[in-house]
Order: sequence, then C-alpha cells, then structure tokens
Amino acid sequence: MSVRLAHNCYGKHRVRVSKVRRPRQAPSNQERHEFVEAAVDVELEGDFDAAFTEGDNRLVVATDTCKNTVYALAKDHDLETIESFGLAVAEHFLERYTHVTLCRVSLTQTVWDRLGDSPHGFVARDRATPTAVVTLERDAEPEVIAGVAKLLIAKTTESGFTDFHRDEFRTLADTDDRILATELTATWVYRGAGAGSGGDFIGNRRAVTSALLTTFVDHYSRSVQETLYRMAEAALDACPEADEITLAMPNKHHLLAKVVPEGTPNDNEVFVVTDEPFGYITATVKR
Ligand SMILES: O=c1[nH]c(=O)c2[nH]c(=O)[nH]c2[nH]1
Repeated sequence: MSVRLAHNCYGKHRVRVSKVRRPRQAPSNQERHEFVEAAVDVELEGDFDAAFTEGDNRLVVATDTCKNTVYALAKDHDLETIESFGLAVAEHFLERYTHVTLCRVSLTQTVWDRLGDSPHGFVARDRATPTAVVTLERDAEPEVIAGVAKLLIAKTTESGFTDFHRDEFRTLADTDDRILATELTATWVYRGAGAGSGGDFIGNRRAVTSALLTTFVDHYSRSVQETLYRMAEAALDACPEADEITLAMPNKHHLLAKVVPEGTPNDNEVFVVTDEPFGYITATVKR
C-alpha cells in the first residue's frame, strides 16, 4: 500500500509554569510579590518528515527541550500577559531553529488576584463554589452543612517545611521558603437553632470565608497541617453557630524549576506547577 505523510506536528503540552515577581527588598515577607501562572502548549512544524518516515531524529528538537525552553524564557520574561509570553516563546523557536517553519503556542492562565492586602497572598479568580448539604430527619434537629469548594489560594513566601521525619526513604530537603498553594475545601456544620430557617447563613459564610483567608496569610506556615488547624480554629471563632469544621487542603506543589543553561540562577522565581501526585491534608476541628 502506498501512503504518504500528509501532515505532522509535535511539541510539549501542559507545560505548567508559575512565576513570582519579586521587587527584592529585604525582608522577604514584606516584599510585595506578583504571582502569575500559565499552562503552555508548544507545537512545532517544519522539516520533521524524516523522523516520522525514516526514524531519523537529527532535526528533532526534543519535546523535553521545548519544556525546558518555556522555563528558561520565563526566567527573563515578566509574564505580564500570556499573549506576550506566547510571542516570546514562538519567536525563540523560529529564530533558534531554522528548520522550524511554524510554532504554535497555546496558553491558558490561572488568574491570581491579591488576597486582601497581603503582599504575598493570592486567590484564584472565579473558581470557588459555595456548597450546602441539608438533612432533615423526622423528630430531630435540622443539620445544615455549609461549605466552599475549589477555593484556590497561594502564598509566595512565609511557608516552609523542615525537620520532618528522617529515614532512608526521605529525599525531600528542608525548605524555609516555598510557595504554599492549595485548593481548599471547607465544610462547617450548623445544628439546632443555627441550622433553622432563621440562621444567618450569609453572614456566617462571609465570616468563615474571611477567617479562613485571613488566617492563611497571617502567619509563617511550618506545614499545611499547622496552617489548616489555625484556619479551622479561626473559622470556628468567627462563627459561633458552627460547631465543627472540616478542611481539606491538597498541597498543589510549585517546585523550583531548573532553568537552562545549567547554572542559571533561579532565586525562587520560576516554578514547575505539578498536578500529581499531590499531598493531601485534611482534618476536622470541633469545639
Ligand atoms: O506542609 C507539608 N506537609 C507535609 O506533610 C508534606 N510532605 C511533603 O512532602 N511536603 C509537605 N508539606
């Protein structure tokens, strides 16, 4: 059978990058950071037929190299807009590799808004979902479990993780300055009078959410566990009608990127955003 290669294209998808723009004033917990995040797809077309038809890789720029390039360019680019960063990436590929005829860069942005007036706290725009589960049993008090899901929050400093258990399976190094990002799910339980139709669900939701967010950024976090507990405590404090709260805080890792060429400094600026595997921390706190 006679066939021919009609079209081809290859590259790397979902290169997830975040960048902390730091004005570099000491101390770090008073710097006013900007935090930006994008997922980048890079696709190349050009003189690549032989890779498909002959197994000849000599002109193939590895997709791994495409990924490295995104992190390397993020180091020098301010990532002000995904359009301008996309252009910088596409221009790089056309300039560097003369056998590339087309570079398509598709980007999606996670938009981080400042969390209150915190210099390093951020909340992802338009994601949080209010939730409620109402249970009425005959001859029993009503129970209302209110909550919020998908509340994506991050702090770009004031978080570390040190002194955790040592054994031959441990490879993670201690760090005293990392990004802490989580997609918070919170559920709090009203019983009895607070769960009745006269309950101030609006005011309580506002108070709980505000306590959770304020507490997330108001201290140096020694672990997700510690921060979770403090947030839960503050939420119960802010909402006397709730008698327990459950928080789940997956650790959405932003890992320091290795920026090429080897030896290029990356002083907590450019990060690899990973989805899986992720740490998962949950607890229920009661009065
Ligand atoms: O805050 C954290 N808690 C952990 O239990 C943990 N485990 C880990 O690898 N990183 C972290 N971070």
